[in-house]
Amino acid sequence: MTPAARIAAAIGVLDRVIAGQPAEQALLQWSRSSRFAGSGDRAAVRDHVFEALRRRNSLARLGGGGDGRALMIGLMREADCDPADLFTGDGHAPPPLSAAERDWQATGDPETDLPAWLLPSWRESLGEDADAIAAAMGHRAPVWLRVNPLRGDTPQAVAMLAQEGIETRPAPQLATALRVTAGERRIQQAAAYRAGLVEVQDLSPQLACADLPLASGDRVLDFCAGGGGKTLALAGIVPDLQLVAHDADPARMRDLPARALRAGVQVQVSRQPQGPFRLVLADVPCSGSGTWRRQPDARWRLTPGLLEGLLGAQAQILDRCAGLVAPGGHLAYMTCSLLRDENDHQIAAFLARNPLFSEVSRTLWTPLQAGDGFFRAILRRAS
Ligand SMILES: C[S@@+](CC[C@H](N)C(=O)[O-])C[C@H]1O[C@@H](n2cnc3c(N)ncnc32)[C@H](O)[C@@H]1O
Repeated sequence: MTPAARIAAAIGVLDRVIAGQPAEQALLQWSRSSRFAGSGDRAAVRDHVFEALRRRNSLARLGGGGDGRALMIGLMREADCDPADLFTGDGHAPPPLSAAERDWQATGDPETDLPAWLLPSWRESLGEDADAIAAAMGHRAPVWLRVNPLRGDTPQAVAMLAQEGIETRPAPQLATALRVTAGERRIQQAAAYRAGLVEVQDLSPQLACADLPLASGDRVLDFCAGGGGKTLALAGIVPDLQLVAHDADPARMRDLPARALRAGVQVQVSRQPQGPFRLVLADVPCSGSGTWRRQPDARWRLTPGLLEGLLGAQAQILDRCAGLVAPGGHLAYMTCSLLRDENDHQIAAFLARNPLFSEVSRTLWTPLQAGDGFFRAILRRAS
């Protein structure tokens, strides 16, 4: 495909996303109906779509409208390219610019690339860092790997990955975290990945798992296990944990047995976990606002009603988990959100409802520190 045809394809996908379709679904639909597109074309169209969604308000201002075509015109102007060079109507290129599109001049200040209804809560949550973090959400997130100590060490992982053209740099904050600097599209075919020596996991959840109050042999419940990212991370940190994984939607744990096998980890999957556990981890469903660099359409799909529903579910999960913690044990609450309603306010309300628990620590990681936005509160149940 020519660069112009890729832009035309991105416009079509963006229009479907703007109409409400999740970006991954819209890309898949385009890809299935475009058998002629090679892997380079698919990657380029995906990049255009994600770039445009990350900076949707800014690009709408530069492009003079909110549809896919205006966003792509804005993206070109932002890169100091003249859209008329590619909007020619030739072959599969988008139709030529109208006079209004050509003469459009952006006015006013650049906008924040977040939904307007969320701005007050974003600012209340992040204070003086709010604008810098919003700006960081306009850029692509780095890819991070977690080295699995059950399968080898960091120098081994770095060397194995390098042999297949995947360049990495260890994180200064954590010896088992590697930032991918080249070759990220090859990770899932790499021998180190297939052997369970590395897993894809952002830096912030790795940091959040690294120093949980755990001792060898502890019985641990991952109550919202999903694909098991946190379960597998814990197994690599403290030896001989008795790990139990649960999820309200067991289909979300479909890949867990295969991933655990690859990683050399034993996990019991349970539909009805029975306490007590020394540690219960509640990695709850949330707005995902800390991961909006990776899932840039999610910020535009979140509504006040959806957020309200999530807050209710989080409180219910916390209360359910509280009853599964052993006396003297811990409850670790995690979200990949930056919003205080889902984080500090949720914990304050839980502590008010559950006087048996006290706070041990609270940490918020933000993209200003390299990883995704991520929150963790560690709570202790009285002995
Ligand atoms: C943030 S995701 C978990 C990600 C996972 N821990 C990981 O590291 O890959 C939240 C999970 O909570 C699950 N969930 C939603 N409501 C739940 C509930 N009431 N009880 C238990 N799990 C729930 C969802 O199905 C989803 O898999």
